[in-house]
Amino acid sequence: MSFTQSIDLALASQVGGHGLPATAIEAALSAVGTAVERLREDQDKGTLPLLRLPATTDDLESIRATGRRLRDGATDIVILGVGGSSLGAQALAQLADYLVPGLGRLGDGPRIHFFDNLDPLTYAAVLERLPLGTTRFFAVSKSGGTGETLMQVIAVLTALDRAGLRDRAKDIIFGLSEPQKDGKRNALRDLLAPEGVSFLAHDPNVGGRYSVLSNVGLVPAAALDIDVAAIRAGAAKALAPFGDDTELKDNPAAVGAALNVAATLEGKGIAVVMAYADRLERFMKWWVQLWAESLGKDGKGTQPVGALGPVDQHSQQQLYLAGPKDKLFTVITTDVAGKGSVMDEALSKRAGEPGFAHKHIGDFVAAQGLAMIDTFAKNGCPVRRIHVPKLDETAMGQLLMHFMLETILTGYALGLDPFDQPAVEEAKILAKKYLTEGKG
Ligand SMILES: O=P(O)(O)OC[C@H]1O[C@](O)(CO)[C@@H](O)[C@@H]1O
Repeated sequence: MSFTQSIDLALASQVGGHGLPATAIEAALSAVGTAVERLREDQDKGTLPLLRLPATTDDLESIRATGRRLRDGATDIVILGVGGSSLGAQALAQLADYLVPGLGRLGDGPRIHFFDNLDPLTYAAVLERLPLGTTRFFAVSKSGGTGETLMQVIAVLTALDRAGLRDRAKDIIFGLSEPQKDGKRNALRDLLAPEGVSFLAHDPNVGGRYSVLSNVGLVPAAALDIDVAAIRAGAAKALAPFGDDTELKDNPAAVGAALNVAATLEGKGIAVVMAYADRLERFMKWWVQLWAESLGKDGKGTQPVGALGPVDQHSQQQLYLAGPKDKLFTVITTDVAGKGSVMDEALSKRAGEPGFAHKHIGDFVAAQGLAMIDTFAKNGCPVRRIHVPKLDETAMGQLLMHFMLETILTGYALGLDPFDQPAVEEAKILAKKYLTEGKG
């Protein structure tokens, strides 16, 4: 396993009255047991294509080839898309230092930019400054109809026009969307087909927020030279307990789901994941969408919160420890002890911290993660620990699959459909109406 999970400090027997009582865990495990059977059935019948992705290898060469087309000769790679069409790729890109403070540029390779949020000022300035001739745009939208992505693509075509590069659009822009359905529009394809832009197909049966292991997540990863086969192999590890007779208590995704179901039964409405690693910051953004869109329905669901350690100890810890006991915490740690700068003895003493002498910065971060976990427990806050010794492609693949499985099982156990998101349409439709009416 690329990580270990421990739930002991989530139990009332360990942390007191605000922890999860044995009765809630038992009830949750029983519901999750049924959910696991359903997932195994999905697997046997092939009704959930997501479950086939970890073992799939025959598409990897074409994924790598598209990655090379995005990268070769490029100074900049721009990924256009929102939510499930962006966040998984961002999580993976952090393995190559994307959005890691101060390390934005990957070695000598191209810069990568994800424009998932639509902000007119940012986007106009970026299109002004990007060397368009050496930039590659990858426009991703499962539905092909997301307004933000369509506007961004139209703006790119207009900018190419202005720069006299419009006839090169097919070399500069690449698309990824569902195949055109009979009689139905796919706006992104309709927009780009006349430019000669080539498209990859989004599997219609893999939802956007579950698509990170498909070409949606893996093409940008391959463009950054990330080992995409290892990501899938890691995901296979998380799925393995569903393919054999592993007991429920030894199946990490099932245990994680049971923990969340028990927290729901106990009225804990907030799920906080706090990761002690810069390279997991986007992973948490990805998880927040996964959790919120999959489980927030029928008046149910828990509020996902992503936090980063140690920095958020200095902004959120007060509430977490002394506020309402309505949260289930997950702390993700990595092996950082012994890593980073070593503290000089004389300077440590001068700073009034003799205990720093000869310690690495990583020793401090490791101690902080552990101290936070123990402090949660001492303050009666249920906490699960996930420890990832080495955050590499395999571990990331396993983490991604673990959290997707945990989410699906939680949905099944709570009687929710974890794959739809009916509530998101209303405001989208109203916004397009207001736009035509000139309101806003
Ligand atoms: O990939 P698309 O179809 O552009 O959708 C982007 C995102 O928008 C949503 O539909 C929500 O509005 C998400 O479910 C999805 O990940």
